[in-house]
Amino acid sequence: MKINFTKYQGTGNDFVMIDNREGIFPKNDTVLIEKLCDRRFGIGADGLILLENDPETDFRMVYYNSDGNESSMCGNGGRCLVAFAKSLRLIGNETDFLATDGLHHASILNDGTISLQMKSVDMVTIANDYVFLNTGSPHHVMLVDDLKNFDVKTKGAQIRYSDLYGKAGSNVNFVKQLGDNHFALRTYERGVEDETLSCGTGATAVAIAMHALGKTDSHHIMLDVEGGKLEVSFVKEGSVYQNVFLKGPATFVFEGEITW
Ligand SMILES: N[C@@H](CCC[C@H](N)C(=O)O)C(=O)O
Repeated sequence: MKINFTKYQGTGNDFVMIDNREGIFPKNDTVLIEKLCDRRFGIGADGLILLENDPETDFRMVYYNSDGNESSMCGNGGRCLVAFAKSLRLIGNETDFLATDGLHHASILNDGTISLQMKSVDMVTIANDYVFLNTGSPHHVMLVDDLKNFDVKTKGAQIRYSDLYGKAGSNVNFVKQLGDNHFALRTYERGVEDETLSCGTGATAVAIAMHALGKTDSHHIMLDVEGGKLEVSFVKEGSVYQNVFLKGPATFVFEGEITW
């Protein structure tokens, strides 16, 4: 069997995109998906995303981590999928699509960046030395002194596999404050089991966590990730963070054909 793929990246978080509107991709073939994401034996990516038909919205997003398993929401992947849908002429500059965590609205802005509405967050757990919240995917957030030299892979894996998060695990974000509304973060992603250059749900989690901790009063947060810059904005109504938007670039890398 053969199918076309396109690779996109958003601030260095990279994805294999497949138009599966005809349903021919073997969705349960974990080994194939892991191999396609492998950086030596495959195309190389942090995840694989299927674009599928949805009766109520423009399309449906199905996300797999590079370990081959279907997972929860991917913010950078969602932004890249919007760029992919535009290239397929499926959408104009505005779209509504369905992902595992519900409905998402997105806009392609004049400068080509993509603004993606993320789910509202109604629960933020503040512990002694970390914050936990779910922005479509689960995120552990903690401030560290020396972010540049921090061992993200070792410490991230320890927390991801700790009793705190059980079998499901969590993504883990390490943060440094750079200014009033400006933070740098590095993320360990579950399902990749390594640091990635960026994580959109992670950047969203950091922005909300820093607001919840009182580190910023701003509702518009600038985030430096290893692969570039993201912006997160939100409104807080009572204890709920809503109208949450993640903004940043989503870039075509290359395309080709998969045979299996
Ligand atoms: N890179 C993603 C997050 C992908 C999901 C995550 N690895 C998980 O399984 O929870 C993003 O940009 O949000």
